[in-house]
Amino acid sequence: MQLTLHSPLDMHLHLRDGQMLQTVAPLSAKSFAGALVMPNLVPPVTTKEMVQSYKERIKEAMGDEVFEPYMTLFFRPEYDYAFLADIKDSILAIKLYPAGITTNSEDGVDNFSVEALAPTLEAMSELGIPLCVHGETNGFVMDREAEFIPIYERIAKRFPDLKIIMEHITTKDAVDALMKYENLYATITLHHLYITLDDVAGGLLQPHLFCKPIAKRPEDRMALRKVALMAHEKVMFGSDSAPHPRDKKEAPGCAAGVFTAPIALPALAQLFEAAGVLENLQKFVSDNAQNIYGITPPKKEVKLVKEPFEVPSSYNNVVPMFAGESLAWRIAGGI
Ligand SMILES: NC(=O)N[C@@H](CC(=O)O)C(=O)O
Ligand SMILES: [Zn+2]
Ligand SMILES: [Zn+2]
Repeated sequence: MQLTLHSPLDMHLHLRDGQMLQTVAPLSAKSFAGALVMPNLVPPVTTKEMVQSYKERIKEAMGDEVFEPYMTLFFRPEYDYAFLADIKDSILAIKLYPAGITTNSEDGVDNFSVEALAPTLEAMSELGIPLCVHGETNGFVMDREAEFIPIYERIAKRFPDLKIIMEHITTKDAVDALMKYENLYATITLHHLYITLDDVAGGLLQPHLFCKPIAKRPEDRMALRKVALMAHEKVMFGSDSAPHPRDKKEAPGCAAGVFTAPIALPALAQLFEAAGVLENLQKFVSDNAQNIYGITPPKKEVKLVKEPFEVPSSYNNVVPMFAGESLAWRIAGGI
């Protein structure tokens, strides 16, 4: 049995920089026709020059694979209309991180009052630049996303022409909000469709399944699966593949992030087939993102075959989800 995906897209990807970029870029290039590349480098990507030179480094690392890196800027409340009008053609979206909430987000936003954010959001709305958000407060870890929903609602109401993407949603609350506002969209990761907090910490602690936002309850996973498996037009796949070196994960103070880029499509095929909706995968991993962002990615056919895929224990010292396990699908030609 086989399945050909047309221009699969990963709409939330951390490619990092330097040696890690060299390690992970080819793995995404094998599976996807393009990706929305996150800006949380050290230092974060906050200027046109940084965006353009990062894109060059990514293209260099991708070799001759067909792959379009869609770039983002790290949101700062001081970006004005002139700055945004100048950078608009170099980026696809702007990514907002609450200060300190996750990896390399110290320079993020710490004042979510609409007046503090309005000038930049107003300019983005007028220029048609989508806003992607890591939507978590600094409250109790299981409540952070739910507590952030009122902020999403406030921004969605105040800026009805601004496209807002709730990144890596993990809760039923986020799915409910998604349905209430026409300008709210969402990415959903592979791992939040598979695991709950029980898989992370129910038995021995699993550092390679620890990420932000943390995996939630079975009823939350159920809500995510409902909209993802039907490929609801407002949701798109975003792996949030977040590589960290093994020694940063298998450590006290374990870094947050699940590494899924090389195994994402086989694991998604397995999940969609098990639910009897394999035909919906194309929409979830490509068509919806093309419609939401109004993009036409490079033509690229990625063939999956239903053959056992023994997931490597690591890719150059980065441990993937399902490391050492067997998945039912593999990418033809291997990865
Ligand atoms: N998801 C994570 O746990 N980590 C991501 C950042 C992010 O997406 O929050 C990372 O860049 O490591
Ligand atoms: Zn995030
Ligand atoms: Zn991320």
